[in-house]
Amino acid sequence: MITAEGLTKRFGDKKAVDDVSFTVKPGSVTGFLGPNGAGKSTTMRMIVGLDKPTDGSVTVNGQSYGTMKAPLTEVGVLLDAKAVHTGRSARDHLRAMAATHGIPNSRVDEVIDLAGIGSVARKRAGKFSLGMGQRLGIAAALLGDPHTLILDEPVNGLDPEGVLWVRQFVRYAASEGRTVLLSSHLMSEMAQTADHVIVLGRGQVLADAPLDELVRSWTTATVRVRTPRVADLAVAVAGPATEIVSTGPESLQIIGLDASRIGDIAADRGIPLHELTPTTGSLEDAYLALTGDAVEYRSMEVAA
Ligand SMILES: Nc1ncnc2c1ncn2[C@@H]1O[C@H](COP(=O)(O)OP(=O)(O)OP(=O)(O)O)[C@@H](O)[C@H]1O
Repeated sequence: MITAEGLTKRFGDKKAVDDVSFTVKPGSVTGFLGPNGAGKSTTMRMIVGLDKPTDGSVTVNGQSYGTMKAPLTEVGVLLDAKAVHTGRSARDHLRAMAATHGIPNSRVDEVIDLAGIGSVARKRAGKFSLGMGQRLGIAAALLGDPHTLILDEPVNGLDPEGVLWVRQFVRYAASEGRTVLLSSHLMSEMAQTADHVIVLGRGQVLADAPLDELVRSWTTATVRVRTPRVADLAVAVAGPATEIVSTGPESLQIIGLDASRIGDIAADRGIPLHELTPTTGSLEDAYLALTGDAVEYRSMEVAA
């Protein structure tokens, strides 16, 4: 369990993290989301003692990272995959880390295989591609078989096989009862990986909820209907709480009525339906709606 209470970090005038409180529970994958500069990395750095909070506190299983006797066996961290001693081979880098904790070399070989870097383990880490560096960073995080994993953008630069591996790995780790906090800007990936999400914006918590609840709260459920009698159906379902959008000569999007009710109304009037599909919004839709006002670095719109 990771517990942040009133966690605050100021860099000069800038409050990068502003009175943030949350708990990250074991047994599930918690996604950490937010626009560029929202404070995710700074929060993660404070969890593992790389940045000192200006105010507040953060603990992992009740202990602050700095007081842990063997941190590698408690918390696996991937923060900056490029922060590797470039002259050493990947294997030597991991062996050097392992030696600080009395972790046997056999475990080094295990994590090398787990992360899929066996064929390059004797190469200098400085020559690694972004994706290979990322895999090495993940191997390092797993070295001490920790109960808690903190992974900042772990799929950044990974090929599709690597992305799938990370997803399956963190899901498995959570199923074993581990605590997993994971940041990513890839919403489709996050939607498949996380059970719970914490969204930061301008250093503050904008949402802290189960993923499906967040999507339900921040998107609109609609029903896509196809019928040769669109006009009749539109009249039949019309009401003060119903919004009807024509999406084609034989299709409608209906908001405000669920699919079974629309089906019943159509059946009552003998209107044939060729399609009746409830659609919910995506995590990306929910995220964009939620963070709309908290985006600092907004790109220019591309003309359609
Ligand atoms: N060492 C530092 N000195 C000064 N400002 C910093 C420092 N580290 C972070 N910041 C600032 O703190 C804010 C939060 O940055 P942070 O890297 O935590 O955001 P983030 O949510 O991880 O962003 P991204 O998605 O771009 O990685 C930003 O405005 C950043 O410029």
